[in-house]
Amino acid sequence: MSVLKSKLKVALIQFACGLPDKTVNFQNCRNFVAKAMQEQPDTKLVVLPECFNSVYATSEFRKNAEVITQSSPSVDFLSELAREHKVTLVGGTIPELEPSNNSVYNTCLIFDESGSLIARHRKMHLFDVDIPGGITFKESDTLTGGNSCTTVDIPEGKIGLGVCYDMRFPELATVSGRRGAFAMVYPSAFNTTTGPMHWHLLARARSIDNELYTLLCSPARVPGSGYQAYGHSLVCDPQGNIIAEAGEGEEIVYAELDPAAIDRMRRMIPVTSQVRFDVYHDVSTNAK
Ligand SMILES: NC(=O)CCC(=O)C(=O)O
Repeated sequence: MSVLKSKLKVALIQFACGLPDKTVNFQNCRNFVAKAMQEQPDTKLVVLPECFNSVYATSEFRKNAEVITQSSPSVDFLSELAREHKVTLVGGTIPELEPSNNSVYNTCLIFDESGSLIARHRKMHLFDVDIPGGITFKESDTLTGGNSCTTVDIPEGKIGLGVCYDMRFPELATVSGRRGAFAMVYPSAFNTTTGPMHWHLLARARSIDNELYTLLCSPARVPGSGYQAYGHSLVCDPQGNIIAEAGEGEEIVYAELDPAAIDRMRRMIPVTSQVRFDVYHDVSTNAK
């Protein structure tokens, strides 16, 4: 039995999110998802970008953060969206305020087709970089990193979650692959410095490492905005081929995931069964 139980149609919603007004982002998001469902009514998995309803900037995270309860605006919105269209919804990310320690996380919420919140992934690896002539960004100025790998069961099988910079850390995807995921899903927001360097390579690497699908969903690029998102939302198959990709502007990426593509790859080059987890202890034990 394949890790993917049946063919699965997915839609990645690359829209111009991250405007200062949350309600405008909600409305634009709602319109795009409705368009996707009209164009591809068989879609069963919808993915939104990182920071889908607020500005992606360290100065903004705390201001826009929500405590996750049934009545928080983003939970209410995403739940309703998933229920209305009867889809599994990987709801991009939002800044999440954790009242127990007053920390803010960059959090992805996942809803099933009845609108129930079935999982949350807190971005584990914070985007702290300083690239001369390129970009300087320090998420850890205001965000805290999550501490767990997230996989979630949906009707077609299991998906693994990561948020943007998380995709640079192969171990996270490997954990999900090992748990039986058929896809890694990364709500993301690369930029015009690191996007051209590594976006496609990372998607292809994660797919080939684990012989599964990789889905990257970015915001559309908004000329003149503070953070220039790379765009290029894409779906990469288990062989490392990019089978669907957006440009830089607003666009919906559609693809059909096929169990046969996973099974064929795993038969031809069986790395998922040849892998030597019995000898890699140093990876997690920090051995000298
Ligand atoms: N939002 C992010 O985590 C950006 C990550 C990124 O651009 C990268 O190069 O990694």
